[in-house]
Amino acid sequence: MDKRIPVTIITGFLGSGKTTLLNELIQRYPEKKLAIIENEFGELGIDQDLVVRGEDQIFELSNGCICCSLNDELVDTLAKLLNGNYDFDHLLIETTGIAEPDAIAAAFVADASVQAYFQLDAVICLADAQYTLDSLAEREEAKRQLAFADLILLNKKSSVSEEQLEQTKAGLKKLNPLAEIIEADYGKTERNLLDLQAYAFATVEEKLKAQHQPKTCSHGSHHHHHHEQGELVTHSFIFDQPFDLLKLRHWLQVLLMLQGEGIYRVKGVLWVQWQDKKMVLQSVRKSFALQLGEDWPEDKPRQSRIVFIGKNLRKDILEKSLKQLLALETSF
Ligand SMILES: Nc1nc2c(ncn2[C@@H]2O[C@H](COP(=O)(O)OP(=O)(O)OP(=O)(O)O)[C@@H](O)[C@H]2O)c(=O)[nH]1
Repeated sequence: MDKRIPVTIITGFLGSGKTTLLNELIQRYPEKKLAIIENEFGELGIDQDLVVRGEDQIFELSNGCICCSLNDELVDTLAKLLNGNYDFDHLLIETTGIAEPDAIAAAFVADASVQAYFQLDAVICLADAQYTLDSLAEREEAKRQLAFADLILLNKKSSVSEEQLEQTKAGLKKLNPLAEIIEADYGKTERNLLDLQAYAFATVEEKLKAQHQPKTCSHGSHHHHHHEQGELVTHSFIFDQPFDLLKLRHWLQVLLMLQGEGIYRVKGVLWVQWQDKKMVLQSVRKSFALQLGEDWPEDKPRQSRIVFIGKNLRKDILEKSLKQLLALETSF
């Protein structure tokens, strides 16, 4: 059994209801021993006073924004949590309203020393039903937060008309087709938000499957689908050929090094040569992790599915480059 401590990152634009959700979770799960890391912008730790259970399970990171001063301060705090006499079985991290959660998630997906003890469960993003469409139009951070989320909690639903709620939902779906969207007031929902397992193998695979209706493609061995809104895009590909693991690693390293700023997230369930298990790829910004998943079923053909979410990502270039990697196309 995995004894690592699950971590939930709570993000969302200024005033969307993050602290409210935190309080709701504390009340709803009294049996959980929660440790909370609050990241506040500015010097005054105000949020700590707004959380109903003060005491010593709350840690404040206030030297600026975690996503900027990262990863040192966060990693130090995690070490302090582990080495101190704190008894906790779940870690919640509330980011500032303008933080970029991918940088925070990166520590959990890519830092081996952190991964040994903590396991990212999900990134939850609050969206204010009233203002989300406005903040999406105005603020790049708002877009990034929502585009990166595994679950979007569309909060303050009763403050808006049915029509506005639907419009907002449609906008969110376009921006992040992979995220589950749940409507709520004051962060209240039946969904077990502390056990979403968004980074678990099965979930990643299921989401990738849901993105493409499995069907045979009439125009060859791959299939792609993309969606655009502003400059944030999602490009998905399916390939019927196995990857060479070494080449793939190298390709990812170079891709993320050169274009990491623009690639927010890559998720994939891949078929690699000489391997009977599925290979799960997760990338966050410039870091990536490849892990073995379940066995491939014996009665079905193997396939690789991969999704890229980012800014100004060219589908044609990615596709060409992936095909070269699979030797479906030569570079000369
Ligand atoms: N009407 C309504 N108000 C809400 C709801 N959820 C939160 N609020 C209110 O919205 C305000 C902002 O909520 P917070 O939980 O502080 O939001 P936050 O995201 O932590 O805010 P920042 O720390 O500034 O980024 C507070 O006054 C909440 O009481 C809701 O579902 N409906």
